[in-house]
Amino acid sequence: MSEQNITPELRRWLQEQQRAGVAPEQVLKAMQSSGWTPDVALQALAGVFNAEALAPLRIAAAPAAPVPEPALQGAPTSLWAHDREVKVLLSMAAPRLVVFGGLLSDEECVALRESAATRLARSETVAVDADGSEINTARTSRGMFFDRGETELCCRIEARIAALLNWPIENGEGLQVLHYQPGAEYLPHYDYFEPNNASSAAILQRGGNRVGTLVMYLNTPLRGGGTIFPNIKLEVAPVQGNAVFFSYDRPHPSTLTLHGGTPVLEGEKWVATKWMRQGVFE
Ligand SMILES: O=C(O)CCC(=O)C(=O)O
Ligand SMILES: [Fe+2]
Repeated sequence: MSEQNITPELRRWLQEQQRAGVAPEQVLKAMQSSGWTPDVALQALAGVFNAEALAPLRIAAAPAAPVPEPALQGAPTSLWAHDREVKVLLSMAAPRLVVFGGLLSDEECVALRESAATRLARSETVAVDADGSEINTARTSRGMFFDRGETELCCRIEARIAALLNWPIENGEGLQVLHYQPGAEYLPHYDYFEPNNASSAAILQRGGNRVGTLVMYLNTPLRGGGTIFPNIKLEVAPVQGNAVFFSYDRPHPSTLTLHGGTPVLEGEKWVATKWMRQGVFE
């Protein structure tokens, strides 16, 4: 299609779809498969469907944001990251996900657990409508945040992650440590902030949205406690020193980054999570 005009005929067709109860994403799909570009199609849809219904479609159609990414061209089996050789155990495209081996030494895992232990509190997740955060039953672990650069160990790990994922240290949040007891879990969720939620505006001021997550295992639970990705039916085994990385180039389920921590069946589970923002996180 050389020219894309929103003709009266197209408008009539859109109104028919809307009256017939066809979901806007179906209408968008139909328009795209007959050659309409997403931005013109969305413009046409905006004349007929309400803004609220179109908001998620706009996010899905937005250009991809730059994301952290390890240098895996040439399929290396390990990568040198700042001060340590890290193994590449698995890499997939959709979702963009990489499992690393030996990202942290045993000594580093022990030291992180010990320095976090005295500061643990029941984990909080972001509330949907208020502008604070609230205790959430979806997450039954206890957790704490280090400030970025808070300790020599934090600095070393942050520098290693920045080199591994080619993402500025300044764009990272401080390390978060979570402790799960038997039975504790983290139900499937997305790590990005919903741009359309009232509570997100203040959070997004500080470095923009999250675009990547690195979950590092600080111990090996006796049983259970894997990290699951329900969209692709993947479960990453929680092995001390290993880590799972995934990125999301837009805050949308199409990134397939829905994930959670399965219940710990025996023993306990410790993880450190590093979240990466689009911009500088101060
Ligand atoms: O504990 C896990 O395996 C997942 C942790 C997680 O999803 C997070 O910290 O956002
Ligand atoms: Fe998460």
